[in-house]
Amino acid sequence: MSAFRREDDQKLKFKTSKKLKVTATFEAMDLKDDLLKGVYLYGFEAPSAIQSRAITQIISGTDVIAQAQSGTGKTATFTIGMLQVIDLKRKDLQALILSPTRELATQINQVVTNLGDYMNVQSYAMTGGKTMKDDLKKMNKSGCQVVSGTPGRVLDMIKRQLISTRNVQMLILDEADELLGEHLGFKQQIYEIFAKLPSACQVVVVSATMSKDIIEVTKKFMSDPTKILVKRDEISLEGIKQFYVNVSKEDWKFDTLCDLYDSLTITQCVIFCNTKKKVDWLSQKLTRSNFSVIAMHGDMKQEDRDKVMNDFRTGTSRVLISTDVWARGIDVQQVSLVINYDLPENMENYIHRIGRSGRFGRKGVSINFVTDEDSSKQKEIERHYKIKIKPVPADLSTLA
Ligand SMILES: Nc1ncnc2c1ncn2[C@@H]1O[C@H](COP(=O)(O)OP(=O)(O)OP(=O)(O)O)[C@@H](O)[C@H]1O
Repeated sequence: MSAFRREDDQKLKFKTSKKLKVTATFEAMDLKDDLLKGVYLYGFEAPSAIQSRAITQIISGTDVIAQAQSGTGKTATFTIGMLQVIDLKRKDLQALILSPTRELATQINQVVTNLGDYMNVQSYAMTGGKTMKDDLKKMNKSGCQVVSGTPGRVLDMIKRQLISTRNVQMLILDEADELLGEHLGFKQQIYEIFAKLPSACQVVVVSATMSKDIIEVTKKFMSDPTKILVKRDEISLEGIKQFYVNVSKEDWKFDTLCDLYDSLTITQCVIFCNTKKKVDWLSQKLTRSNFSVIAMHGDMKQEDRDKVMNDFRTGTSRVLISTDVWARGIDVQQVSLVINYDLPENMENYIHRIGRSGRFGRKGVSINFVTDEDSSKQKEIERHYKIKIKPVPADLSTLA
């Protein structure tokens, strides 16, 4: 029996489509001048492996399934492809990007806005927990060409006819396996949204992890997709050194964390717990012991979540405790250490969690707190991903 809640056939996944073109530079992608300018001024010099394979495919108009490791630039992949395809002379909604958390949808919107800076793209984040009064006013005046949102809010906006899907020509699902999985309830919402899109709408699905089941689901709304799988990249997870500490019992985790605290603050660190309650408990306990930490989970008010994100992104706070709401997609380049205070409950989120560090080839370190009970779970992770997780060395400061 698997120690994980959802067993998943990670081994099968899929094979990359044959004769895939690789475009080694952004210039060679024939991008619009203003887009190319946006790409360079954003600081990108050369495309990553997924970018050099998937961007031109997206531009060619075929449906695309793209899988590549965390932090290798998948957001820019679909954003550049999408910005090349939409017609900026028109002000109507042409591209819809869906992702599982409010923070991720907001971050993607920021990337669209930054890369599209010289194109004057009109892009909006539509997420739960916020009113959109000001945005709606602006949308009515300047138009809305791109929406990046969470499925529930986007569906609501469509049903209330606040956005029109009549001319949407591209649907992008980021963290697609999470969106199309059974456990979060997004799948039905996505189907409903999809039913409201023009039949010729191009679909692009993206994730660092993809399972056989998810590939099956995509058949329902994708036609003959080009499949791109980048297994190993020069900027891959191999940059993340993975360790564990044997804490024997749950009760010993806290003291272990306190012992590590000085190493956590060398750059920035994310600590994952499996429940919101535990996030609250741990942050209160650390704060009472005079450690400076911030915490975020899905039951917090949106304005508090926004403040935490801001403090963490600006580096005002260096240690963040969170649930899996933070596991996927969030990009804070300074994060160099991830601690699994609890081992994740599903196999995929191990990869996503540790991928919060080591962004785009930076160095990263992950440390699992492993109780005696957890040791089979960790072994399963090692077997599944064919990795070796080593005992943590005495001097962590040499690693970061
Ligand atoms: N070609 C590039 N050159 C330099 N930096 C890049 C390039 N492409 C992306 N980046 C940077 O790499 C970081 C990671 O990118 P991104 O968030 O898109 O990764 P991802 O593959 O979507 O990761 P995840 O699986 O965690 O969602 C970002 O800070 C982004 O700005």
